[in-house]
Amino acid sequence: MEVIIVREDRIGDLVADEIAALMARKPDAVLGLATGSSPLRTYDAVADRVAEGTISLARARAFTLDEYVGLAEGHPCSYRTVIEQDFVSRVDLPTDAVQGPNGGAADLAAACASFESAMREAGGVDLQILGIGTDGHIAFNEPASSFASRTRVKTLTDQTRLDNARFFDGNVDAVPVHCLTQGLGTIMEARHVVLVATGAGKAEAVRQLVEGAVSALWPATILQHHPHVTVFVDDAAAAQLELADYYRSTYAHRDSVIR
Ligand SMILES: N[C@@H]1[C@@H](O)[C@H](O)[C@@H](COP(=O)(O)O)O[C@@H]1O
Repeated sequence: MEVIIVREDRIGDLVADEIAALMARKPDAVLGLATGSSPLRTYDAVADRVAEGTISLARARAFTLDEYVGLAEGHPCSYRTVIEQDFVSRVDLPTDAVQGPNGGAADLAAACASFESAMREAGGVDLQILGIGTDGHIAFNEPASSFASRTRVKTLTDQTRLDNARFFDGNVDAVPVHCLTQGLGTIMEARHVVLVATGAGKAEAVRQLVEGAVSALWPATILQHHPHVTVFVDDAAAAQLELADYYRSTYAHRDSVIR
Protein backbone atom coordinates (compact mmCIF):
# COMPACT_ATOMS: atom_id res chain seq x y z
CA MET A 1 0.00 0.00 0.00
CA GLU A 2 1.47 3.33 -1.02
CA VAL A 3 0.52 6.18 1.32
CA ILE A 4 0.91 9.69 -0.08
CA ILE A 5 0.48 12.58 2.36
CA VAL A 6 0.00 15.86 0.53
CA ARG A 7 -1.97 19.08 0.78
CA GLU A 8 -5.64 18.55 0.09
CA ASP A 9 -5.62 20.87 -2.91
CA ARG A 10 -3.02 18.72 -4.68
CA ILE A 11 -4.86 15.42 -4.40
CA GLY A 12 -7.25 15.96 -7.32
CA ASP A 13 -4.38 16.58 -9.73
CA LEU A 14 -2.38 13.62 -8.47
CA VAL A 15 -5.30 11.24 -8.91
CA ALA A 16 -5.98 12.77 -12.34
CA ASP A 17 -2.34 11.94 -13.20
CA GLU A 18 -3.04 8.28 -12.40
CA ILE A 19 -6.14 8.35 -14.60
CA ALA A 20 -4.27 10.13 -17.41
CA ALA A 21 -1.51 7.50 -17.34
CA LEU A 22 -4.09 4.70 -17.48
CA MET A 23 -6.03 6.28 -20.36
CA ALA A 24 -2.82 6.84 -22.33
CA ARG A 25 -1.92 3.19 -21.92
CA LYS A 26 -5.46 1.80 -22.34
CA PRO A 27 -7.98 4.16 -23.99
CA ASP A 28 -10.85 1.69 -23.45
CA ALA A 29 -10.09 1.31 -19.73
CA VAL A 30 -12.77 0.59 -17.15
CA LEU A 31 -13.02 3.14 -14.33
CA GLY A 32 -14.64 2.59 -10.94
CA LEU A 33 -16.37 5.78 -9.81
CA ALA A 34 -17.18 6.74 -6.23
CA THR A 35 -19.66 9.28 -4.92
CA GLY A 36 -19.19 11.45 -1.84
CA SER A 37 -17.06 14.54 -1.37
CA SER A 38 -13.66 12.82 -1.43
CA PRO A 39 -13.42 12.35 -5.23
CA LEU A 40 -14.81 15.79 -6.16
CA ARG A 41 -11.44 17.47 -6.69
CA THR A 42 -10.37 14.52 -8.81
CA TYR A 43 -13.47 14.88 -10.96
CA ASP A 44 -12.77 18.62 -11.33
CA ALA A 45 -9.19 17.91 -12.40
CA VAL A 46 -10.22 15.21 -14.90
CA ALA A 47 -12.96 17.48 -16.33
CA ASP A 48 -10.37 20.25 -16.81
CA ARG A 49 -8.04 17.87 -18.62
CA VAL A 50 -10.81 16.54 -20.86
CA ALA A 51 -11.68 20.16 -21.73
CA GLU A 52 -8.00 20.83 -22.52
CA GLY A 53 -7.84 17.65 -24.61
CA THR A 54 -5.14 15.94 -22.52
CA ILE A 55 -7.41 13.09 -21.35
CA SER A 56 -10.20 11.43 -23.33
CA LEU A 57 -12.72 9.05 -21.80
CA ALA A 58 -14.64 8.63 -25.06
CA ARG A 59 -13.77 4.93 -25.28
CA ALA A 60 -13.81 4.24 -21.54
CA ARG A 61 -16.49 2.51 -19.49
CA ALA A 62 -17.35 3.07 -15.85
CA PHE A 63 -19.09 1.36 -12.96
CA THR A 64 -20.30 3.04 -9.80
CA LEU A 65 -19.89 1.47 -6.39
CA ASP A 66 -23.25 1.66 -4.75
CA GLU A 67 -26.77 3.06 -4.72
CA TYR A 68 -29.54 3.75 -2.23
CA VAL A 69 -32.55 1.46 -2.36
CA GLY A 70 -35.93 2.99 -3.02
CA LEU A 71 -35.12 6.51 -4.26
CA ALA A 72 -37.17 7.45 -7.33
CA GLU A 73 -35.29 7.59 -10.63
CA GLY A 74 -33.79 11.05 -10.99
CA HIS A 75 -33.90 11.74 -7.21
CA PRO A 76 -31.19 14.36 -6.57
CA CYS A 77 -29.52 12.13 -3.94
CA SER A 78 -29.55 8.96 -6.00
CA TYR A 79 -25.94 8.08 -6.75
CA ARG A 80 -26.82 7.68 -10.43
CA THR A 81 -27.93 11.34 -10.50
CA VAL A 82 -24.98 12.48 -8.39
CA ILE A 83 -22.34 10.78 -10.54
CA GLU A 84 -23.99 12.12 -13.70
CA GLN A 85 -23.86 15.67 -12.30
CA ASP A 86 -20.48 15.55 -10.56
CA PHE A 87 -18.61 13.76 -13.31
CA VAL A 88 -20.20 12.14 -16.35
CA SER A 89 -21.90 15.29 -17.70
CA ARG A 90 -18.57 17.16 -17.46
CA VAL A 91 -16.42 14.71 -19.42
CA ASP A 92 -16.61 12.88 -22.74
CA LEU A 93 -17.63 9.57 -21.20
CA PRO A 94 -20.82 8.43 -22.98
CA THR A 95 -23.72 8.32 -20.49
CA ASP A 96 -24.62 4.76 -21.54
CA ALA A 97 -21.08 3.63 -20.77
CA VAL A 98 -21.74 4.16 -17.06
CA GLN A 99 -23.53 1.57 -15.02
CA GLY A 100 -24.44 1.27 -11.36
CA PRO A 101 -26.44 -1.16 -9.27
CA ASN A 102 -30.16 -0.47 -9.75
CA GLY A 103 -31.60 0.42 -6.36
CA GLY A 104 -35.06 0.87 -7.88
CA ALA A 105 -35.34 -2.68 -9.23
CA ALA A 106 -38.30 -4.84 -8.18
CA ASP A 107 -35.91 -7.77 -7.83
CA LEU A 108 -32.87 -6.40 -6.02
CA ALA A 109 -30.96 -9.70 -5.95
CA ALA A 110 -31.34 -10.03 -9.73
CA ALA A 111 -30.20 -6.40 -10.16
CA CYS A 112 -27.06 -7.16 -8.13
CA ALA A 113 -26.32 -10.29 -10.15
CA SER A 114 -26.75 -8.51 -13.47
CA PHE A 115 -24.48 -5.66 -12.29
CA GLU A 116 -21.79 -8.19 -11.36
CA SER A 117 -22.10 -9.86 -14.81
CA ALA A 118 -21.80 -6.50 -16.56
CA MET A 119 -18.58 -5.78 -14.63
CA ARG A 120 -17.22 -9.20 -15.55
CA GLU A 121 -18.15 -8.82 -19.22
CA ALA A 122 -16.41 -5.43 -19.32
CA GLY A 123 -13.23 -7.17 -18.17
CA GLY A 124 -13.19 -5.81 -14.62
CA VAL A 125 -12.22 -2.42 -13.24
CA ASP A 126 -8.78 -1.04 -14.10
CA LEU A 127 -8.77 1.85 -11.64
CA GLN A 128 -11.19 2.13 -8.75
CA ILE A 129 -11.57 5.49 -7.02
CA LEU A 130 -12.62 5.11 -3.38
CA GLY A 131 -13.45 7.27 -0.40
CA ILE A 132 -13.75 5.89 3.12
CA GLY A 133 -16.51 6.29 5.69
CA THR A 134 -15.75 7.48 9.22
CA ASP A 135 -16.51 3.92 10.38
CA GLY A 136 -14.06 2.46 7.86
CA HIS A 137 -16.60 1.44 5.24
CA ILE A 138 -15.74 1.42 1.56
CA ALA A 139 -18.58 1.73 -0.93
CA PHE A 140 -21.37 0.84 1.52
CA ASN A 141 -19.65 -2.19 3.06
CA GLU A 142 -20.41 -1.46 6.67
CA PRO A 143 -18.51 -3.02 9.61
CA ALA A 144 -18.85 -6.82 9.74
CA SER A 145 -19.22 -7.08 5.96
CA SER A 146 -17.78 -10.30 4.58
CA PHE A 147 -14.38 -9.90 2.95
CA ALA A 148 -15.66 -12.23 0.21
CA SER A 149 -18.90 -10.30 -0.37
CA ARG A 150 -20.25 -9.48 -3.83
CA THR A 151 -22.78 -6.82 -4.86
CA ARG A 152 -25.77 -7.16 -2.54
CA VAL A 153 -28.30 -5.40 -0.33
CA LYS A 154 -26.87 -3.89 2.87
CA THR A 155 -28.41 -2.05 5.80
CA LEU A 156 -26.73 1.27 6.56
CA THR A 157 -25.48 1.98 10.07
CA ASP A 158 -26.93 4.92 12.00
CA GLN A 159 -23.50 6.58 11.75
CA THR A 160 -23.45 6.40 7.94
CA ARG A 161 -27.01 7.68 7.71
CA LEU A 162 -26.07 10.58 10.01
CA ASP A 163 -22.91 11.29 7.97
CA ASN A 164 -24.90 11.30 4.72
CA ALA A 165 -27.86 13.33 6.03
CA ARG A 166 -26.04 16.46 4.81
CA PHE A 167 -26.96 15.46 1.25
CA PHE A 168 -30.63 15.12 2.28
CA ASP A 169 -31.02 18.68 3.65
CA GLY A 170 -29.78 17.48 7.03
CA ASN A 171 -32.79 15.19 7.46
CA VAL A 172 -31.52 11.81 8.64
CA ASP A 173 -34.99 10.28 8.31
CA ALA A 174 -34.87 10.93 4.57
CA VAL A 175 -31.70 8.83 4.19
CA PRO A 176 -32.69 5.33 3.03
CA VAL A 177 -31.99 2.47 5.42
CA HIS A 178 -30.94 0.10 2.64
CA CYS A 179 -28.52 0.26 -0.24
CA LEU A 180 -26.98 -1.91 -2.93
CA THR A 181 -23.22 -2.02 -2.82
CA GLN A 182 -20.35 -3.73 -4.55
CA GLY A 183 -18.95 -6.25 -2.11
CA LEU A 184 -15.48 -6.19 -0.64
CA GLY A 185 -14.67 -9.20 -2.84
CA THR A 186 -15.87 -7.22 -5.88
CA ILE A 187 -13.76 -4.17 -5.02
CA MET A 188 -10.70 -6.34 -4.36
CA GLU A 189 -10.78 -7.44 -8.03
CA ALA A 190 -10.07 -3.92 -9.30
CA ARG A 191 -6.55 -3.84 -10.68
CA HIS A 192 -5.60 -0.55 -9.00
CA VAL A 193 -7.40 1.02 -6.06
CA VAL A 194 -6.95 4.74 -5.40
CA LEU A 195 -8.41 5.84 -2.07
CA VAL A 196 -8.78 9.49 -1.08
CA ALA A 197 -9.38 10.65 2.50
CA THR A 198 -9.14 14.16 3.89
CA GLY A 199 -9.94 15.91 7.15
CA ALA A 200 -9.63 15.02 10.82
CA GLY A 201 -12.90 13.09 10.75
CA LYS A 202 -11.19 10.40 8.66
CA ALA A 203 -8.01 10.09 10.78
CA GLU A 204 -9.11 7.06 12.78
CA ALA A 205 -10.43 5.22 9.71
CA VAL A 206 -7.16 5.97 7.86
CA ARG A 207 -5.07 4.71 10.78
CA GLN A 208 -7.01 1.46 10.77
CA LEU A 209 -6.89 1.17 6.98
CA VAL A 210 -3.12 1.58 6.77
CA GLU A 211 -1.74 0.30 10.06
CA GLY A 212 -4.57 -1.50 11.87
CA ALA A 213 -5.20 -5.21 12.11
CA VAL A 214 -7.21 -6.58 9.20
CA SER A 215 -10.65 -6.84 10.72
CA ALA A 216 -14.28 -6.97 9.71
CA LEU A 217 -14.81 -4.12 12.18
CA TRP A 218 -12.89 -1.83 9.80
CA PRO A 219 -13.87 -3.12 6.34
CA ALA A 220 -11.31 -1.00 4.45
CA THR A 221 -8.49 -2.94 6.12
CA ILE A 222 -9.04 -5.73 3.56
CA LEU A 223 -7.18 -3.43 1.15
CA GLN A 224 -3.97 -4.38 2.98
CA HIS A 225 -4.32 -7.66 1.06
CA HIS A 226 -4.59 -5.90 -2.32
CA PRO A 227 -1.39 -5.75 -4.37
CA HIS A 228 -1.86 -2.22 -5.77
CA VAL A 229 -3.44 0.41 -3.55
CA THR A 230 -2.56 4.10 -3.50
CA VAL A 231 -3.89 6.11 -0.56
CA PHE A 232 -3.92 9.90 -0.86
CA VAL A 233 -4.41 11.73 2.45
CA ASP A 234 -3.95 15.24 3.73
CA ASP A 235 -2.16 16.06 7.00
CA ALA A 236 -5.38 16.00 9.02
CA ALA A 237 -6.42 12.55 7.81
CA ALA A 238 -2.83 11.31 8.30
CA ALA A 239 -2.59 12.66 11.85
CA GLN A 240 -2.86 9.28 13.58
CA LEU A 241 -0.44 7.38 11.33
CA GLU A 242 2.48 6.04 13.35
CA LEU A 243 4.75 5.77 10.31
CA ALA A 244 3.78 9.09 8.69
CA ASP A 245 7.42 10.21 8.47
CA TYR A 246 8.34 7.03 6.66
CA TYR A 247 5.51 7.48 4.13
CA ARG A 248 6.62 11.08 3.54
CA SER A 249 10.20 10.02 2.99
CA THR A 250 9.17 7.16 0.68
CA TYR A 251 7.17 9.60 -1.42
CA ALA A 252 9.99 12.14 -1.47
CA HIS A 253 12.30 9.46 -2.87
CA ARG A 254 9.83 7.78 -5.22
CA ASP A 255 11.37 9.17 -8.42
CA SER A 256 14.85 7.93 -7.57
CA VAL A 257 13.99 4.28 -8.23
CA ILE A 258 13.00 2.65 -11.49
CA ARG A 259 9.32 1.71 -11.28
N1 LIG B 1 -21.09 5.22 -0.08
C1 LIG B 1 -20.29 6.38 0.11
C2 LIG B 1 -18.84 5.98 0.09
O1 LIG B 1 -18.51 5.49 -1.21
C3 LIG B 1 -17.98 7.17 0.46
O2 LIG B 1 -16.62 6.81 0.37
C4 LIG B 1 -18.29 7.63 1.86
C5 LIG B 1 -17.44 8.79 2.31
O3 LIG B 1 -17.94 9.97 1.78
P1 LIG B 1 -17.19 11.35 1.73
O4 LIG B 1 -16.18 11.22 0.65
O5 LIG B 1 -18.26 12.34 1.37
O6 LIG B 1 -16.61 11.58 3.06
O7 LIG B 1 -19.65 8.02 1.87
C6 LIG B 1 -20.64 7.16 1.37
O8 LIG B 1 -21.08 6.39 2.40
